[in-house]
Amino acid sequence: MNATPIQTTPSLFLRAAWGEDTPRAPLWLMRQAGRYLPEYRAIKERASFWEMVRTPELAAEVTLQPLRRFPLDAAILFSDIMTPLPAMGVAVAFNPGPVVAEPLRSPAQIEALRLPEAAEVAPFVAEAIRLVRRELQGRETVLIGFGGAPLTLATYLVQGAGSKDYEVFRAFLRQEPALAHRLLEKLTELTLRYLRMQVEAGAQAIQLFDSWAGLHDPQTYRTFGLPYNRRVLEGLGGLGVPRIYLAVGASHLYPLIAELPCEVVSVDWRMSLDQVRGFFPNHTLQGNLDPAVLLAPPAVIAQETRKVLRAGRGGPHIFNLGHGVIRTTPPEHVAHLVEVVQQFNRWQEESA
Ligand SMILES: Cc1c2[nH]c(c1CCC(=O)O)Cc1[nH]c(c(CCC(=O)O)c1C)Cc1[nH]c(c(CCC(=O)O)c1C)Cc1[nH]c(c(C)c1CCC(=O)O)C2
Repeated sequence: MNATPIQTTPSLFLRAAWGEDTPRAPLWLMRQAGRYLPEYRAIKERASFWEMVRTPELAAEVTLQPLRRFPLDAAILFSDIMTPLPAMGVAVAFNPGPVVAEPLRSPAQIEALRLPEAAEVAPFVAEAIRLVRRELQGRETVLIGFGGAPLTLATYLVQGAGSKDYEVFRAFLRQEPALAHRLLEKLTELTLRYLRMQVEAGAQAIQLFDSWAGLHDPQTYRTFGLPYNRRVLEGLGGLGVPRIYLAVGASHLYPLIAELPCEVVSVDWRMSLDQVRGFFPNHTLQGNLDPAVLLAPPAVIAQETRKVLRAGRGGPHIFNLGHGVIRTTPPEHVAHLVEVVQQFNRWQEESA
């Protein structure tokens, strides 16, 4: 028999995500699982990145590793934004970032992309989600599922690998707009199927990673980013899970991002949260400590973290970094950060 867990008060994370100004900011960290943790590196020694992602027991284990060290308010599924793409017929390798050996640039390649049924996209992800939820049963810790935004997935598929400026992709959007839209259409449908599947399997929030949206000027983002993000996020509406949207280096796009149907906007470190708040009066803000601060000594971490917490006080706030944990971060520094956030009362008077 399947025991139904007793529903207690919704978790601090979910309260903040749905717009409540909570007394303490819930926290989790992008890339909280990964190479800065020795226990991650130990698994990585015997399994490739794809093996870790495709073996539900390993993916679940790595997802839970940071939670054994730190009292975080959310787990993020260990996977990658590229995970659903092989089901379309694209070969993806990791070295350590994604590599697409045959970048998609011709009509024939884009027409050949398959659109698999939800159950066929990544069944191992559904199983990993179920395993993590089982482990978290009875705890307030929420499991966040995620996917890549169509524009960011297309960036890797067309460029072929990580790059400083992604100039091949930026030229492609202007040279082959119809082909770009055809690709984005397919990626939108795939992403929607994939993310709905994650919610059905037990993901309690969804983050859409549009990591490379900031490469583009507002008009290009309005044409190739915004409409597809809107479709993905709208398609996740009504499922009972809060939707988080992240773009990096994208402050110039905030007036457009404010049009997206989501509850939470994740903010990088380039602007302070009190400056960003004006763009998003009806959203929860997530962020935004510069991940590089975690390389500095504990006293600096405490000081900078409190700055972020104070700047976040004008409305609902989920504490996070402005981008992922850097590989050389000492785990003790993360422990210190978590302590500072947990001790900060957002409702109390200013304390130095
Ligand atoms: C752009 C992007 C990718 N993947 C992802 C994004 C969006 C987030 C962002 O903007 O950083 C998303 C992602 N990738 C990974 C996670 C795991 C969950 C978590 O945040 O803890 C998440 C949420 C694991 C990973 N994905 C990857 C690793 C490193 C693999 C290794 O151990 O060698 C991990 C832990 C590989 C990967 N995959 C990608 C890159 C650029 C890299 C190399 C990054 C690096 O060197 O850290 C593409």
